[in-house]
Amino acid sequence: MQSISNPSFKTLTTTDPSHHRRRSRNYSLRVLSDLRPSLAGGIGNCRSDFRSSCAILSSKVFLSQQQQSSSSDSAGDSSSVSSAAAAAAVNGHVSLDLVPVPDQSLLPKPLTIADLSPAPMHGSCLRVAYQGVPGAYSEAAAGKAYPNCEAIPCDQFEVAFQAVELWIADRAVLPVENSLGGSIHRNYDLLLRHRLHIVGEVQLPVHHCLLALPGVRKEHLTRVISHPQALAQCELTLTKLGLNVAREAVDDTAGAAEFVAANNLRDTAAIASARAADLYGMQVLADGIQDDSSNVTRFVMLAREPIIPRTDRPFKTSIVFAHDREGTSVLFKVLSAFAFRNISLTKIESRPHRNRPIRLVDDANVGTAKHFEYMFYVDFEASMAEVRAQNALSEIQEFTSFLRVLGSYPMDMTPWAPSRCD
Ligand SMILES: O=C(O)C(=O)C[C@]1(C(=O)O)C=C[C@@H](O)C=C1
Repeated sequence: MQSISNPSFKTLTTTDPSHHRRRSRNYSLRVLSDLRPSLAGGIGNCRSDFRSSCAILSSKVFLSQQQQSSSSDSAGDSSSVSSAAAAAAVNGHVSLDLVPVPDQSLLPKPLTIADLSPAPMHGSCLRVAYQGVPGAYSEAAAGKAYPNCEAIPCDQFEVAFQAVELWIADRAVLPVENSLGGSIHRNYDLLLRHRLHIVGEVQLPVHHCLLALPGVRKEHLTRVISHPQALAQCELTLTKLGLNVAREAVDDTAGAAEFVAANNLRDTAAIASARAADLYGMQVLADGIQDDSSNVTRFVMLAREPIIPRTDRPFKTSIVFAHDREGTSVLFKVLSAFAFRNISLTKIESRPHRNRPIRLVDDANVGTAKHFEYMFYVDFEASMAEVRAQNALSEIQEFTSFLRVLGSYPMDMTPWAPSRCD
């Protein structure tokens, strides 16, 4: 897969003056840093409520101020394609097809950092932030999680987090892992950096299509663009289709379709949903091109407040922890705390410890060793309302230097069935 970093794609989708933005309401522009102090205060209160309701973790459940105030890092999810101008030059000719193209000025445009101002007025409809543009799978996940919600597109994952923190949205729905492509690491890092709570999960069958402008045939294609996860999920099938062309990463699948349509790129295909094809006036060249028919992405729903954990239905709990002791025994002890209580783990993920990425270990006889430091994310099948889960975390707290409950929430029990996602 070829992934070219080029901010011009994002510029096209967010600040192109020719795009008439239709927002559900007007937001005044303010510098984001002005908003931070009030935000930190409000969220601190919610967290302490949750801690007391769980009656555990009273002494250690704090993120360092450094983590909270660390600078915004948008590099992780912002790879992009060549600029519109360059693409047009490569493309070099005008479409002769007279196919009616849907009126895209009616679609909501993604929020950007500049749009984040606090507390707009809103009605009773739940506002749900997602990363991408209309037609993205994240939009479908928002609709599955909250039917009839107002889905708010955001141009970065970070913006979706901030939209909830600043009361522009009530929830964010973000992908965390895919059955073929694996974890979406960026969102694990952001879960730690922000103070939102996981309040639910949805699993969405992801059915990819190869989209091109009307009249374009496979033989005309010199590249395929999409979200890196979508490219990874279709890698083998693209090769089987004889598409040994350049593959380039963009911010989201539907954004890829929009980009091809907006720039009339007749040498470029996008991997996206059938709904994206409808929205951006593209034709479906191939349907169901994911390498596995049961391709599923798991999304989590985030809110400012945690939900009260219950025991009358299956719950999952997500935690993150770090330790400052040497050796592998801490991880073993943490896992044992769950195993002894018959609590199943559904996921474990490690990420670099950003504040302390490396630990030096001095040994007078042997020299100085360097160890990488990690944050460990664990999902387990139990509710924080269950005594066994509370006891497991009390025990884990004994040998970890940092422990935070990201959320205790109902499991998505819908069976994984291959289906169309449009
Ligand atoms: O690009 C999109 O449409 C998204 O919603 C993002 C995303 C992802 O981040 O994994 C979501 C589901 C699919 O796995 C592919 C892409």
